[in-house]
Amino acid sequence: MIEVRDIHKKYRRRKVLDGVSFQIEKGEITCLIGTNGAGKSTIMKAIMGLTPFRKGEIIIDGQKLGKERYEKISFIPDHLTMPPAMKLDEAMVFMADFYRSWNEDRAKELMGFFQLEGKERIGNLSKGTAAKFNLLLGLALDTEYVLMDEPFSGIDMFSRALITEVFSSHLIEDRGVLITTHEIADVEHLIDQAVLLKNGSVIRNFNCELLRMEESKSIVDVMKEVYQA
Ligand SMILES: Nc1ncnc2c1ncn2[C@@H]1O[C@H](COP(=O)(O)OP(=O)(O)OP(=O)(O)O)[C@@H](O)[C@H]1O
Repeated sequence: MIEVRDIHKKYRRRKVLDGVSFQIEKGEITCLIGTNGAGKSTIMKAIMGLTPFRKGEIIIDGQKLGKERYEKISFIPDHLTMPPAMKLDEAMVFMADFYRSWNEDRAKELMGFFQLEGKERIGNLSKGTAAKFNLLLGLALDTEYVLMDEPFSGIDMFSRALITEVFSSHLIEDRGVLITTHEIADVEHLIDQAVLLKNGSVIRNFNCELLRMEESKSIVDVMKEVYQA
């Protein structure tokens, strides 16, 4: 389990996170929801140790981890960070050299699943194809947790359906997943837990199945209550 405990973060004088707490469980998909600028990406960076915070702690499977967290968690940012001149095959060799947790078989499986060509250059990929390759680079790591920042951004409906398929496949099974997305309708049926942010704090945190059964509400219904109030 990843425990985000009472995180406070300021960028200069601006308070972005004001005591954020929630948990990411293994075998579940947790969705971080908030309007633009709510602090979703900042929370992911805090979990990865990529941005400092003033107060609070991140506990991963009962421990405060340093760089070892990269072997436990893969972070898929909202854009590809590999050099544009690199071919996809070369980027995968780079990943294999850099990460002990790189799983070559899984990478090949995903290349086939997303119908990607190893000889293509990163700089020549369309936005949607780049998003698929970005996802591949994160999912081919044998990590217990995966954080995905906006995996559907700028992606057509067919590619979106393909990416959604990944969420319910063995590629995700048993891992703890945290995603941010503005395309809730696409993933609503896959999400176990929703964490809604407002004014730097968690304003609602609920189990989606229970919400459906006990209150007959969807995540979008709750979002309307919270953000249009
Ligand atoms: N490096 C930075 N320096 C200063 N301010 C920053 C920095 N990074 C983010 N911010 C500010 O922190 C706030 C939260 O940003 P963040 O990117 O975490 O939001 P988000 O919820 O991911 O937004 P979006 O839905 O638009 O992606 C925003 O007001 C943003 O302008």
